[in-house]
Amino acid sequence: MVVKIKEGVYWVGSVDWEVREFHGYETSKGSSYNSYIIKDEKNVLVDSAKHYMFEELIDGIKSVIDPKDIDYIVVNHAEKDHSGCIGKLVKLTGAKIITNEKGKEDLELQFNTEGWEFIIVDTGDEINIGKRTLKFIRTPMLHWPDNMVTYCIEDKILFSNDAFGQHVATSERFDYEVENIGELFEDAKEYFANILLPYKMLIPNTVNALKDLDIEYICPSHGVIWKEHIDEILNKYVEWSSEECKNKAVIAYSTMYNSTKKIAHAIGNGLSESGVEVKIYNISNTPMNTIMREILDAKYVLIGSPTLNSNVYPPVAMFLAYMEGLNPADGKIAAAFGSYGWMEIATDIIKKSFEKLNFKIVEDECLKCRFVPKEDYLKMCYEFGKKLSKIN
Ligand SMILES: Cc1cc2nc3c(=O)[nH]c(=O)nc-3n(C[C@H](O)[C@H](O)[C@H](O)COP(=O)(O)O)c2cc1C
Repeated sequence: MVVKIKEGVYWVGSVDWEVREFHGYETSKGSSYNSYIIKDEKNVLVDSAKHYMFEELIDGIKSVIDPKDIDYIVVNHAEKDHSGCIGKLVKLTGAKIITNEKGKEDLELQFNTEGWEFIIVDTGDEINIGKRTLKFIRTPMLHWPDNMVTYCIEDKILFSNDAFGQHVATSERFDYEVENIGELFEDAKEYFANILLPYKMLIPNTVNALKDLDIEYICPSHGVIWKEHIDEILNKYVEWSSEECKNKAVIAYSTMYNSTKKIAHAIGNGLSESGVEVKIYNISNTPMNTIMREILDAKYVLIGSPTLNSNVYPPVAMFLAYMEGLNPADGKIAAAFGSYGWMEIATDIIKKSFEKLNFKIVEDECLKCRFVPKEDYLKMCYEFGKKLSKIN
């Protein structure tokens, strides 16, 4: 497939309607691997795709240029979803690879790069390709050490790689074609919360540096191209990296026989009656990335688990590991709850995760329930929800 962005600049990506998993990110909407061709005196391919998309990528390239005429392949990021076709492409085109020192190292550690020719760039470096000049800016740890972005000065296009992406497979290529722009921002938020969040402290400076560029298009490596909402998506990245949160509670639990579920709902009712926006999820049937999207800007995080074999329930353990790695903002108000039979363990394990994340833990007698919570017990949970809403 090919879509013209500007004269001489084309999207030649591949849409992956079927993909459902990316390193723990369950993408119910699929994704795309966005590659771009810049036709000039030197022809450039910006990023590639997963290895199994090679044929599709080549078909797209062929509709604008003979692949053998590609002079440079920019590798903004060496992860295999963008570099999986590079080996075959180098063989076919003989193109030189433009990347940074870290990108070269990461390519060499993942592929047989014998015979590949590299041009190494760093922040501020420029390469003239004819009528155009490409400028490179390192964005380390967004989300790997090698990440960089490529800015085409004359066309005012930022090829941002993973930054500003979304895991969605669409037939629309530009934000202005998307009917539900609110949903697109939710997709971008989910992507941010699950891929970029661990390094949120680096984002405001990086985004502010990008704001100095005159940008007409942001072309990410996944999802839809930003054209009409450039300031909004840049500002959202700064907002999502901040400690700011909404008067919102995320209650995520798992259960074997529904006791923990009952506690979750009773606390949720107390919170929502007090004006807090409440989102309740069963961890066992909700993608972890959906829950993380909501935790991103939530003031309250409540996690519940029954005790199973002197441990936390496995789906909850998996979620805790995932959440700890993503490292949401410090200071969220947190509570651990759950049902048990004879020796309560699960809430202590959950609280250890909260401690690692610098969440403020709130305790209450209703948070550990022996077997099935009865009516008056659930009333205590409801009252706890109300009390929690007053805590700042
Ligand atoms: C296989 C199994 C193992 C269990 N292990 C423990 C345990 O080690 N400690 C404990 O206090 N309760 C244990 N329980 C009891 C449960 O924690 C208890 O039934 C609880 O109410 C279940 O909560 P739920 O309805 O939210 O699943 C176990 C239950 C099952 C079925």
